[in-house]
Amino acid sequence: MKTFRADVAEKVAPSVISARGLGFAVEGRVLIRDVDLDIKAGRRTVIMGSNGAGKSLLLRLLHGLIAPSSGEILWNGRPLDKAARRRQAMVFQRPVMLRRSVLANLDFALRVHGVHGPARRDRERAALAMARLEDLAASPARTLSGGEQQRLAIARALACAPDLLFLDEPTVSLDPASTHAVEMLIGDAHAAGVTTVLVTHDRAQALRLGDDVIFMAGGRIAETGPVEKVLQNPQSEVARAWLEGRLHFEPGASETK
Ligand SMILES: Nc1ncnc2c1ncn2[C@@H]1O[C@H](COP(=O)(O)OP(=O)(O)OP(=O)(O)O)[C@@H](O)[C@H]1O
Repeated sequence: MKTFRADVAEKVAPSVISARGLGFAVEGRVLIRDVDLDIKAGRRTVIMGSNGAGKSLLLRLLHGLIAPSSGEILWNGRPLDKAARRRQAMVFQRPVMLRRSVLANLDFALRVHGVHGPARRDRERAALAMARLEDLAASPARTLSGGEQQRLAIARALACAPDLLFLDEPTVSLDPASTHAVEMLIGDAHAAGVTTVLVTHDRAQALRLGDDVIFMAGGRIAETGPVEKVLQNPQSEVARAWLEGRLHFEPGASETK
């Protein structure tokens, strides 16, 4: 049970990232609409919803990989710009590895982030240790197993010391042991103060790695709230149907303007 003070502190905590009236359309097809959200610094947010609900698109918008058609994204209260994007990192479902060694993948990311000299070596060593990949440092990254690559992708992202880490279904193709290892890394990131935003279809994972949930349907936010509360007692019909494994037709994403 949270104290009154903790509850109030949480409500007034600054938002690291916010969206206001966010929309995204392609060729007249509205894929994201009317999204308002506030993600507080240090919180763990999970995004859930059916296939095609707009979860990945929302992450890509928030990370600045695609430009919104309407609305705005604020980073610490100011419009999201290039400098702000450098304070964020994103890990995808399928790790994106350069055709180089494990160490060279870390080295490249850190160089791009302007980390040089002994500090870069230190961060590379720390990242290898964090991902438990010291013995594979010289191996071509693309020959690593899926679980090893995902550990490397997360350690590489964290080596750049982001304030916020987006993760788009990072364990979807991993076995339980690899999933556990990846979840531990995400937990370490959070313990180090990184705000996390994770897309997952896995209810148990959402409970393990989330404080708050954003439930999406048809390109909109259908429901938000503390993850335990929403998963145990969803208020929206679409979230209830999805969580109960029932089919639910949600108009929205396929509507045209
Ligand atoms: N660049 C694009 N051009 C056109 N349509 C797109 C584009 N990107 C995504 N879409 C469509 O937008 C909708 C939402 O896609 P998105 O990938 O965000 O879904 P999702 O909720 O992440 O689904 P999943 O759980 O299957 O990964 C889908 O109907 C998809 O086909």
